[in-house]
Amino acid sequence: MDSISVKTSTNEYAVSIGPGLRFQMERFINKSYSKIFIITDSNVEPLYLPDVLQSLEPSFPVNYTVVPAGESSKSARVYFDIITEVIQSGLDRDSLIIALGGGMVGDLAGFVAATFMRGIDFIQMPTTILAHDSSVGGKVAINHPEGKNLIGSFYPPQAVVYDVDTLHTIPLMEIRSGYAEIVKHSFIHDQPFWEDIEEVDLTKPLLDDQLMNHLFRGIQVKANIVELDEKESNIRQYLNFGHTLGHALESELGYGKLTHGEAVAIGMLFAIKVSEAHFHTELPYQSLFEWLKRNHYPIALPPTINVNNLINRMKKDKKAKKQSVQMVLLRELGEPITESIEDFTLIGLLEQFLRELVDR
Ligand SMILES: NC(=O)c1ccc[n+]([C@@H]2O[C@H](COP(=O)([O-])OP(=O)(O)OC[C@H]3O[C@@H](n4cnc5c(N)ncnc54)[C@H](O)[C@@H]3O)[C@@H](O)[C@H]2O)c1
Ligand SMILES: O=C(O)C(=O)C[C@@H](O)[C@H](O)[C@H](O)COP(=O)(O)O
Ligand SMILES: [Zn+2]
Repeated sequence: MDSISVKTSTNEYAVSIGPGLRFQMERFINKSYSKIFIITDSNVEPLYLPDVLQSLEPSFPVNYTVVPAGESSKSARVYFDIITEVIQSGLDRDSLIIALGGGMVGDLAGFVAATFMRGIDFIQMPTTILAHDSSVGGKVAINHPEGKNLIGSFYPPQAVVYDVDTLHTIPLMEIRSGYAEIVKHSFIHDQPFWEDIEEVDLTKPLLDDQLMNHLFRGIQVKANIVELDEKESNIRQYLNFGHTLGHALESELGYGKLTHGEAVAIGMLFAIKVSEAHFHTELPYQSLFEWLKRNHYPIALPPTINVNNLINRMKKDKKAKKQSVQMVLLRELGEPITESIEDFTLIGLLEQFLRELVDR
């Protein structure tokens, strides 16, 4: 087992990564909790919940709830229903919540933990590649129809327990989605990381060592940034590379139509185009585009997609200031910077970008 420590000015926790960790949960729980409540989804439940229950039940009273798989469960209604179950299960301030699943479950369960009785402990047990990102850093949230993650908090977990054996069952679409966030970590970090990822062929079975290496480096990039700016006052915004358009696409198309990573992949392409225009520079747009194509990312968008709607949604992004869209751009690969982009410029670049995607 490997471990990465995340240490901010207010807290510290370990991200433990290795095979079979779901069978050893007692190692990671060092308080005598009154009760444990596991939140998982309908795909993960049959695969991994029995193992986690078996490893906890000798030592703790455990209850659980299962939400429907999919982004639409990251909603106010599902959140409220879980809070009701948590109350009825008799949880108190000495109880623990465990998020067992991908980023959807992690964000939702984390928000339940952050708000129930003004906050109780929680542990992230990520089960997707994407969740190497979502389980670290303490952003927890639910969606609003108007925008992604608009209701949320910064609420770090007590621990992240990443049993990488669970990754063997994720479907190809989710492998792609998760790799988009690894690509993001590489683009904001440095060229050698991107060059390594460029070698990956997601259409073939993943090589365990290679995946572990990429997950580890991705987590390290994220942890280093979060340690310096947990509440996103400045450099944490770089982790949002590709998300300004990505999130707008997710809410505009309807949550779940594109996976988060698919939307971020398109958002990164656009952010690179904007960077090239803004800084009069050339970035590896083409190599990213070709890698995404080779790996069957759905890059085409419906021709009916409305540029003004997307821009209005980008103005509801959490980085926006006084109705002005802020995007994370790259001066060079590995040199992110947040810039304000005028509406006029944005409309022109987005129209051109969408036209080019349709033409290709
Ligand atoms: N908090 C953060 O910092 C942060 C970072 C990135 C993304 N996110 C959020 O994370 C969410 C996306 O996370 P995700 O891509 O993990 O989606 P997800 O949790 O919806 O999981 C994707 C799919 O894979 C299934 N699944 C999960 N683990 C599995 C396994 N081991 N085997 C088989 N199937 C499995 C799920 O049931 C689901 O159908 C989005 O809501 C996004 O906004 C948050
Ligand atoms: O951790 C961060 O900070 C990120 O921006 C990571 C993103 O991958 C993630 O999707 C996050 O949930 C986006 O945050 P938001 O503040 O734009 O909702
Ligand atoms: Zn993301």
